[in-house]
Amino acid sequence: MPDKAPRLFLDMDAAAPSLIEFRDLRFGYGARAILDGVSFAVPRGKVTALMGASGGGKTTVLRLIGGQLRAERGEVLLDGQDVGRMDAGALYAARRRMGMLFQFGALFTDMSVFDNVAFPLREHTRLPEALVRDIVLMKLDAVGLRGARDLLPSEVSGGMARRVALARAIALDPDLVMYDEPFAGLDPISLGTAARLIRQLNDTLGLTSIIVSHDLEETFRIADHVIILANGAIAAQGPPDVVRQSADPLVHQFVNALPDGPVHFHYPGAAVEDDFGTASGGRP
Ligand SMILES: Nc1ncnc2c1ncn2[C@@H]1O[C@H](COP(=O)(O)OP(=O)(O)OP(=O)(O)O)[C@@H](O)[C@H]1O
Repeated sequence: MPDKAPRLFLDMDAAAPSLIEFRDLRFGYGARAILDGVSFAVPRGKVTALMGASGGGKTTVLRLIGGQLRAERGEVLLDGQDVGRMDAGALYAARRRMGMLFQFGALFTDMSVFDNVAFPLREHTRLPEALVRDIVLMKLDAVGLRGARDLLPSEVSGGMARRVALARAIALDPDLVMYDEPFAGLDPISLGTAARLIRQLNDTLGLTSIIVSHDLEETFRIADHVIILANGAIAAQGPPDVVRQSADPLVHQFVNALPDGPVHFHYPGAAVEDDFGTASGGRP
């Protein structure tokens, strides 16, 4: 007998639409295009890694999502709303849904760990101090630093400072957390801890995370979705294993960290055989 039962939940994309979507976006600083014809989606509830060669426009993508930059063409959709067309009030509300974590957490050096994490709560809400205290301790507990609440930033290690900044980034319970180079400058142990923490917070707090990182191994390990930017366009996107197998020469060079490929090691110049042995004016 044919199965007439309704088929539910087959389309996972429809069940979990993207939180962020770029549609045919173009952006340049001045006349120089940094991104051109860029389209991608950031799946809700997942960890997405944004990778690519230096200067490829990854930080620019984060600033477009945050509304600090506006596209020349195309759309940056947050839950279907174009960030680039929001008025000041809507943009302020949208930014409240985003936590940003930059490479060197930029903690306030004259404030304790506790006050650093409390800062966005005191600045953006009117919560009573007793509730602020509970939320701060909860966030510090989530990053394993409840016991460090009274220390100053100068009294914690670089890896710990990164975790304090992370607690501060999630203080207002954002939907989206964007990490720009969260692993830069960390020793392998702190790096592993930071990566696991990003993954764990994403899952336990129901966040959506975007990580810009140059650390291939650690980032591919924790990401659900990888986007590779190259030459102002998307070179590959998909699950880490699929991107790793990409036949695109640029992606192959990038994921295998090869010194030469479509991106050249040598700055363009004369051929070696033409350049050496000619100092005395003649060829040998
Ligand atoms: N404010 C600016 N004015 C002009 N050009 C800029 C500005 N900010 C960035 N750029 C240029 O835009 C390009 C993309 O920069 P972006 O910082 O987005 O790249 P990235 O992929 O994040 O690089 P990296 O991995 O090195 O951090 C670079 O060539 C950079 O020099």
